[in-house]
Amino acid sequence: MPSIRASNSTFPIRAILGVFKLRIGVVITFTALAGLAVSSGPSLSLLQLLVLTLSVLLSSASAGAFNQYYEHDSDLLMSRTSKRPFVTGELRHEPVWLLVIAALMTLSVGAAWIALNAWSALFVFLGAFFYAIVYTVWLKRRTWLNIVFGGLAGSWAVLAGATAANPQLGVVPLALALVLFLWTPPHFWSLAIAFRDDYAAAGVPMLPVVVGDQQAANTIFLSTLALVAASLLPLLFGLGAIYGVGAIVGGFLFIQKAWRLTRDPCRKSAMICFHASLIQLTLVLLGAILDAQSGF
Ligand code: HEM
Ligand SMILES: CC(C)=CCC/C(C)=C/CC/C(C)=C/COP(=O)(O)OP(=O)(O)O
Repeated sequence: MPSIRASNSTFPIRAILGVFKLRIGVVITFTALAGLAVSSGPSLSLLQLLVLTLSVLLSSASAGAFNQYYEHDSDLLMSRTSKRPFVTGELRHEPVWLLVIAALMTLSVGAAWIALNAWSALFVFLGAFFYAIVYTVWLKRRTWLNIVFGGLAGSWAVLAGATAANPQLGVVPLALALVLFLWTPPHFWSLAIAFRDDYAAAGVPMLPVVVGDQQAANTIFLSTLALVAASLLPLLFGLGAIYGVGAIVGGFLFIQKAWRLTRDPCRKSAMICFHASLIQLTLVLLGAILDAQSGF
C-alpha cells in the first residue's frame, strides 16, 4: 500500500491538517449555518445540525486537499504556497490521496442526503465541485474571471445550509447567497494584488497580473460598493437592526479599506483590504445568525 508520508518522518498531523485548509473550512461552515439561520422552516434536530456542519466542513476540506494535490507543481512557483506539504515532500504526492478525497466527498454528500435532503446534499457537492474543478482546474489558469465564477462556491455553502431547513428557498437566503457571490472577488483580488509577482511567476492570470494593481484596485472598490449594497437587501425582506449594524459596520470598513487601496495600491494596503473582507463577512454572517435567532 503506497504511503502518503515521507518515509523517515513522524506522523505529519500538522501537514495533513494544513492540506485540508481547515481554517477556511470553518468559515465556510459558518457561512452554511448563516444560510440555515435565515431560512424559514422547521428547526433541525441536533443530529441534523451535526451532519450539516460536518458535511460542509469535510467537503470543503476535501476540495482544499484536491486543490493542493492538483497544484503541487505550481505551488512551488509561489512564495506563499511553496512550503506546502505536497511541494516539500512532507506528504507524498500519491494517487491514494485522490481516494481519500473522493471518500470524504462521498461521505459528506451521502450523509447530507440521508440526514437532511437531496437539495442540501447537492449544494454541498456543488460548493466543493465549483472550488475544486470549476475554479482550480478549468478557470484558474485560463482567465482573470476565475474567481467570479469560482466564487459561486461560497454561495452554494449558503444554500446548502438554507435548503437543509427548507428546500423552498426564501428571498433572504438567496440574498445572502448573492452577498457571498459578490464578496469573493474583492476578497481574493486584494490578496492577488499583494502577491501579484507570485501569480505572474506562476503564469496565473489573476486580475492584477492582467490589468495592473491600480485598475485591479479600482475594480475591487467598485465591486465592494456592489457587495455592500447587496448586503443591505436582507433588511428589506425581514432581517432587523442586529443584522443592519453588522452589515453597515462591516460594509463601511471594507469600503474604506478598498478606497484606501485605490489611493495606494501597495502590498500593505492590499493585505489590510483582504483582512477587512474577512471582518466584513464575519459581521454579516454573525449579524444574520443573531438577528434570525432574536426574532426582533
Ligand atoms: C473560489 C473562491 C475563493 C478563493 C479563490 C479564495 C482565495 C483565498 C486565498 C488565496 C486565501 C489565502 C490562503 C492562504 O494563504 O493559505 C484565502 C484565505 C481565506 N479565505 Fe478565501 N477564497 C475563496 C472563497 C472563500 C470563501 C467562500 C470564504 C468564506 C466564506 C473564504 C474565507 C477565507 C478565509 C477565512 C481565509 C483566511 C484563512 C487563513 O487565515 O488561513 N474564502 N482565500
Ligand atoms: C459548500 C462548500 C464545500 C463550499 C466550498 C467553498 C470553498 C472551499 C471555497 C474555496 C476557498 C479557498 C481557500 C480558495 C483558495 O483557492 P486558491 O487555490 O486560490 O488558494 P491557494 O493559492 O492558497 O491554494
